[in-house]
Amino acid sequence: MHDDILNTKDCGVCDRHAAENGVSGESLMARAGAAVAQAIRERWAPRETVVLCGPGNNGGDGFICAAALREAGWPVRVCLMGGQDQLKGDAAWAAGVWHETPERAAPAAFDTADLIVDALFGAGLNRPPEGEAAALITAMSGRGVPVVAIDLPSGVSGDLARADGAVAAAGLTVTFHRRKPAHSLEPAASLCGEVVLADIGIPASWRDAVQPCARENGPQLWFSSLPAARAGDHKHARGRLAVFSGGASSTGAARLAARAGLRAGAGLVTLASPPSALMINAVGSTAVMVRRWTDPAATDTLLENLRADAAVLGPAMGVGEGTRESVISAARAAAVLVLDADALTSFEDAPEVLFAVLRPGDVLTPHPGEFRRLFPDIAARDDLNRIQAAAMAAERAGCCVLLKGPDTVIAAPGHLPVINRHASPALATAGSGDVLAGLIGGLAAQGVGGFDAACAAAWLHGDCALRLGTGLIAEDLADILPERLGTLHRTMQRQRALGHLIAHKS
Ligand SMILES: NC(=O)C1=CN([C@@H]2O[C@H](COP(=O)(O)OP(=O)(O)OC[C@H]3O[C@@H](n4cnc5c(N)ncnc54)[C@H](O)[C@@H]3O)[C@@H](O)[C@H]2O)[C@@H](O)CC1
Ligand SMILES: [K+]
Repeated sequence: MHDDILNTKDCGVCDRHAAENGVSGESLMARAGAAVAQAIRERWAPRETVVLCGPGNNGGDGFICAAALREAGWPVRVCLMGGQDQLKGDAAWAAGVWHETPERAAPAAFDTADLIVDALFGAGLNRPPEGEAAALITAMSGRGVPVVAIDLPSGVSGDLARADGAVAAAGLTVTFHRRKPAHSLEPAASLCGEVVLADIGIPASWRDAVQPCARENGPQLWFSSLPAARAGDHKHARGRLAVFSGGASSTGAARLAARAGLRAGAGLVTLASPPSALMINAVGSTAVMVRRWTDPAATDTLLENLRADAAVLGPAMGVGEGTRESVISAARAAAVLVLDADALTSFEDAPEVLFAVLRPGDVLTPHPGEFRRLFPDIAARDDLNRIQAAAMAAERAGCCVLLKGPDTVIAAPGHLPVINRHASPALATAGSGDVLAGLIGGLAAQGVGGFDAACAAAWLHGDCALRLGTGLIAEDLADILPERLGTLHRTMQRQRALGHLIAHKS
């Protein structure tokens, strides 16, 4: 599956695996360079092009790309950082394919370029670019013409997904075999621009050699675990969700979550309301039920009385002892817990108290600030990317952690982490996180496992936002969910039918 993400070391293992199975490095490089030239020709008409090659195999790809563009009639120049006599292995071979002597790279080389191919460093970057390399990258960036990065924009760490020194943002990045973390995680993903993934002929048996480090989110991962409404279902059979409200002046967040839970298909959704909020919630909710909730220490009893399958705690509940007590009590009930916002921040001073009561099916949904409060040591480590940080946090918490962002990461013990990029910047609006918590709760109430519920909810949440576009408000998200779920079901049915047809014909 092409949604797998491999770290750079394992990409290298795949290359060696190819060599051990009769596919030479030269052949991989020939296909890689040709794929870059092809992607360029599909997007631009011939124009003055400068290919900046570095001292390693990324530079080798650059030579092949330059030769392919020249062959297609493009005006191409190649500049090399370092001496040609220092090129080794496949890169030395690729320089031979170019035939001509490359120019010595200098910032002025880009002065007349209308397109720049960045083949300076790829997966082999081992330190932030300085001196000559940094000057070349800055000059590339300053020229103001499209930059096409081979594998990665030079200066971006493929695994850490960031640039600690100079980097030229690319309009297009062509990478090979499988994506690396930098193609999916911010801030690197935005520096890559459009990402094209090219097949360079690595044998399918690469899966015996390495494990992906993550996957891109998509319905194929969780669609089959979604509940299918059956004729004869009654509301109690479709799962019961409880959402806990804040006091009189903080009820909106819980109502948003409750509505989302209902839209996600939970048969019965109850807003547990402190006395001060009871009337407001009752007036503001129709299909959602309202229940009086007075004693944080007896939250478990309320959940048992409601026979709740899942509970959402946190949105606008208030930070402090009351919320802490409610969460600890709730964890004694059978319901799956979805904890967001104040239910997380309330444990800032003693996160281990929270982790001690969580169960594997529970879900935490921190944004980066809340993540820092619960996992300060993990968040402070600059040698981890967001996939590794979320995975480590999930191991420590003993449950699913959904780390929010434009590149939301969902991790849980025993699961390969998932990155959700099916989302829109329009989601940066008040209440959108409450809706996400409600969606997870609504799916969990119907028996979807915590990890699958989090992955599905993140994707559906993003799907609603993409459909609504700029100007969406949180209220809109849940209300468009039935339409988006309908479209998803039809798409998946079509894909399944097509799959059967192909299997039948072959
Ligand atoms: N068989 C393979 O291994 C394949 C590799 N491919 C390409 O090869 C690339 C990886 O090649 P390499 O491992 O040779 O690595 P790179 O070509 O990315 O860079 C390594 C070279 O750059 C130098 N370097 C690293 N960081 C530097 C810095 N900050 N300042 C100055 N010099 C620095 C290193 O000393 C080394 O000489 C991939 O990104 C991809 O483009 C593709 O051709 C596909 C097949
Ligand atoms: K590059």
